[in-house]
Amino acid sequence: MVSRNRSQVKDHLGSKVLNHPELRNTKATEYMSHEEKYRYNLSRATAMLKLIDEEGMDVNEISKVMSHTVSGFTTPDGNPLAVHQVMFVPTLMNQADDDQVSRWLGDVFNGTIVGTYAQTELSHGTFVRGLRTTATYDPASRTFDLHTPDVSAAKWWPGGLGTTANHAVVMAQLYTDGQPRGIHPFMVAIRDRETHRPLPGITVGEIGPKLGQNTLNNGYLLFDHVKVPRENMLMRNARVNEDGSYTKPSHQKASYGTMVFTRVAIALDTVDALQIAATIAARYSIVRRQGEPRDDGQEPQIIDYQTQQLKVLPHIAACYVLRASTARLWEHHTHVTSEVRGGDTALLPELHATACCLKALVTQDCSEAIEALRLSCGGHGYMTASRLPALYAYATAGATYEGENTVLLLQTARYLVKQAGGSHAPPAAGSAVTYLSRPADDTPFAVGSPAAYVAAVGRVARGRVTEVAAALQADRQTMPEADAWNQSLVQLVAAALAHGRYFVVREFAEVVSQQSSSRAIQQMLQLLFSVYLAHAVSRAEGDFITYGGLTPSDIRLNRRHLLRLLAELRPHMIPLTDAFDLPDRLINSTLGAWDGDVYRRMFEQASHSPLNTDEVPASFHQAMLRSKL
Ligand SMILES: CCCCCCCCCC/C=C\CCCCC/C=C/C(=O)SCCNC(=O)CCNC(=O)[C@H](O)C(C)(C)COP(=O)(O)OP(=O)(O)OC[C@H]1O[C@@H](n2cnc3c(N)ncnc32)[C@H](O)[C@@H]1OP(=O)(O)O
Ligand SMILES: Cc1cc2nc3c(=O)[nH]c(=O)nc-3n(C[C@H](O)[C@H](O)[C@H](O)COP(=O)(O)OP(=O)(O)OC[C@H]3O[C@@H](n4cnc5c(N)ncnc54)[C@H](O)[C@@H]3O)c2cc1C
Repeated sequence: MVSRNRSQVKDHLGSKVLNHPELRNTKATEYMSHEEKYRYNLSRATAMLKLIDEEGMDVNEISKVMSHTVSGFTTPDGNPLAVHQVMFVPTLMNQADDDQVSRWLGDVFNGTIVGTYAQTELSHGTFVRGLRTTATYDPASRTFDLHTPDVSAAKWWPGGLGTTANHAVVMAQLYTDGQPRGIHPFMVAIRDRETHRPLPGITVGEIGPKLGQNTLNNGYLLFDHVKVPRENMLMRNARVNEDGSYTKPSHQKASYGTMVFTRVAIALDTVDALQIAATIAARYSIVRRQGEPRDDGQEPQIIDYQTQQLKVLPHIAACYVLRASTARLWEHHTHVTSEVRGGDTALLPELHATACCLKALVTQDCSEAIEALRLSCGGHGYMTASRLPALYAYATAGATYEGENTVLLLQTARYLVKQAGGSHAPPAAGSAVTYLSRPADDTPFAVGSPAAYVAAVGRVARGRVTEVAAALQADRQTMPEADAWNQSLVQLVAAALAHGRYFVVREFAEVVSQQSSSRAIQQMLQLLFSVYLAHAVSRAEGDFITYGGLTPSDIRLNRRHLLRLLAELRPHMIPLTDAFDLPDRLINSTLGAWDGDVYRRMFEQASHSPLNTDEVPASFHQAMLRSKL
């Protein structure tokens, strides 16, 4: 495919997806059974995979079509092949050696091998070193014995495992020569390629209903001494030789690479979910009129209430700001991955720290924002057909999977306090943490100056990190490390989030500072940035007084400033959400269609309720008779 700019790629791929013969006709899934939903979503996910294959898409293009998975169009109830696409294939590409890649990839691309990423167990998700599935090497048979010691070590959660995948990358504790070698990835056949029945020694199934994404097809998996050939340990990083001798990886956490990639992908993707929710709420907020009629005789559009502006508009600004930083993280990840493949792991610690805190910040902000946007649609936002509940369920899953957010923020904090204490390798040029070793930016705060806000956000990050680093250091003199760490957990999490916020605003400051061909666009970016900054201060006023150098009077001025900015942004709300370029079929919401014909659509969707088929449903009489009322 020839090189295209971002929006051309989006247009091109968007129309390919929307007009694909196996995708263009959609069905409402609300009243389908669990199995019918699965069949519908799986056939659509398969069509997407075929499309990706036919088009020979690269990773950037795949990321764009995969982003349709959050929409109500492609796989409205969760993509059973998401983990195959986002984790299984990337794990093979990055952790299998060249021989293994050529052995498996043909079958992966022709659809014979469908995989999942099986790491989490019933009793361990966060603490990966604590996983208890074992892979014990036997040099005599040149096989690994894969075993689940008891039910608490059952793999639990992997997406697509339930009934879809026939292979899994299984993360297990490797033993060679009787020695534990840590967690390593193994390619394991779990179902027969022809019959799809579980292979001997394998127990596998689906885990049951969840808050959302019910056709993500999450599963469980147990091994009863399953023999796996030596060649099935993924050997790009660590190796087990035939005689059982073990070669360590070049970086101790090399086998965690897929998690870093997926965190980056989730951060990028969750902003798409926010864009959809913001578009729905914006469109509904101008269609909906309610309240005492004004001078023109009309009831007010709800967006003209100041409170509604506060519920909706900052999240539209956030779509723009978070898109810039997550796109930058994606590019940075591509760069660092190629360095790591070349054997240079110097940039990995900071990539890990940044991916952790951006994944956490974005999923937290987006799920809170989507819930606020849902509430901004009043009762109708509670309807499934508004699509807002599914978007919330999607975003909030991102706060848990691929590393629970608190835990990830603590990883970032660990890196930050080491940087602040000078006990880590000094940051590379262009690092996001150089500010910690420089004097604080003392640009005085001034309402209306984005540069002054950015400096204040930086002072908050710096203040939070240095304060908790000092507290930790002091506690370490008087108590064991684990107790000292635990004593500071809450402040460490706050420090990592403050660092993440600084990263995000610096990235957007750069976007705003770039010359745009259009003055109007530049002014709009400045306005969006001002809204984002003023809102960020209003959400964390205490921090800005404690660390950011703001006075109580600055805080009061900022509150007024924010409300003025919202009024200024309000006339641009619809063009700003139209610019996300989301076709109605992708949004799939009664409240969020482009034409604003909300009430007709709501009635139309109600007509699909099976309880409306007969004037009196048979079930009514049956249930009443049973209860003898
Ligand atoms: C092909 C293209 C596709 C594009 C797609 C784009 C669209 C995307 C659409 C996506 C939509 C939907 C799909 C969703 C699917 C989601 C499915 C979910 C899957 C999962 O959840 S899989 C399971 C994930 N599990 C976790 O994340 C577990 C979290 N825990 C951990 O990661 C670890 O346990 C830990 C990091 C918390 C701790 O590890 P541990 O080994 O104990 O290490 P520590 O002692 O804490 O630290 C030691 C040093 O190691 C450093 N470290 C840790 N991790 C890493 C790492 N990953 N990389 C580099 N370095 C690391 C740490 O910093 C310490 O360093 P120091 O000693 O301080 O120098
Ligand atoms: C929809 C969905 C899809 C998933 N898909 C997959 C998949 O495809 N493959 C896969 O392998 N896994 C998958 N998972 C599992 C997921 O990765 C884990 O659930 C996640 O990593 C969180 O781990 P946990 O469940 O052990 O949470 P826990 O760690 O038990 O979290 C519970 C609480 O304990 C706290 N906590 C835990 N440890 C610490 C600590 N050290 N310090 C402070 N607080 C702590 C957490 O902050 C949290 O508040 C999926 C999960 C979901 C919800």
